[in-house]
Amino acid sequence: MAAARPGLDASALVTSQPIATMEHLRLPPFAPGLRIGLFGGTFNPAHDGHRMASVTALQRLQLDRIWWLVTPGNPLKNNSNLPSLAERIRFGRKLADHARIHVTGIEARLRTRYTADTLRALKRRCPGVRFVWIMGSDNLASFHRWNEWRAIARMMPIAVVDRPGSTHSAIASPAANWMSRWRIPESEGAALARIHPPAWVFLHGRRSDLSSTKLRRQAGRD
Ligand SMILES: Nc1ncnc2c1ncn2[C@@H]1O[C@H](COP(=O)(O)OP(=O)(O)OP(=O)(O)O)[C@@H](O)[C@H]1O
Ligand SMILES: O=C(O)c1ccc[n+]([C@@H]2O[C@H](COP(=O)([O-])O)[C@@H](O)[C@H]2O)c1
Repeated sequence: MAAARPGLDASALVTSQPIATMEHLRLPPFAPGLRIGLFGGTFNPAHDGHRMASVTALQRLQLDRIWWLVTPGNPLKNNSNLPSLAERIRFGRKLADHARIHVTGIEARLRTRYTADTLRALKRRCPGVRFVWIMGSDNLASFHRWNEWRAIARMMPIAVVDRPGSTHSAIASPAANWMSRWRIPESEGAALARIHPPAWVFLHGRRSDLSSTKLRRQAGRD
């Protein structure tokens, strides 16, 4: 795990402002070289699979922290029955309960929906920060359907966390194929945040077969 760096706790801004009043995203200057993982998701609801994937990424990539970017609504999903952003963030914070995992509504503040727009805006606002985009392997399998997915791969390094049920479809996917020449070995994951993109790694670790779909079904919500 990377050493904690003093004076860098921007988490108050990132995590605790009331969602309704967040007109603009004001981020304080971060120390150059700070390593932040960006883990986007619907989190409807957050579950232990999200936490496990985050801890794997924190440790293996030696990140200083991870921001969960709770989306106002995945542009490829039907969002008609989505609980409010505030509710999903509130539950996410309870679930994550980890000093280095910051559960945020940054995309609502930036007024971005598409990941490429979010990443562009964050890079502009946080020069010097070494961001890494993190996603489960199911998302790599369908990454080629995302808006500007090649631009995302060129914008920041990517870590894919293995998830039951999608290991093979992810590796055989059009995006994995296109990105294959930039894949780095898992043993070099700690260097990923420093590598000029495109660069990506496939992380295998403890796996959870939890999903929000399963939890919604159990709760009779789907
Ligand atoms: N069990 C898991 N292991 C690894 N990654 C996961 C796991 N569950 C979710 N993720 C990843 O977390 C991110 C956010 O996922 P999301 O909030 O959509 O959860 P989900 O369980 O996939 O939801 P749903 O079942 O509604 O599709 C995605 O990158 C997804 O791949
Ligand atoms: O930008 C896109 O085209 C795009 C398409 C699908 C998903 N995403 C992002 O992928 C992340 C995971 O989404 P989800 O719904 O699987 O949790 C979340 O941050 C979404 O905004 C982004």
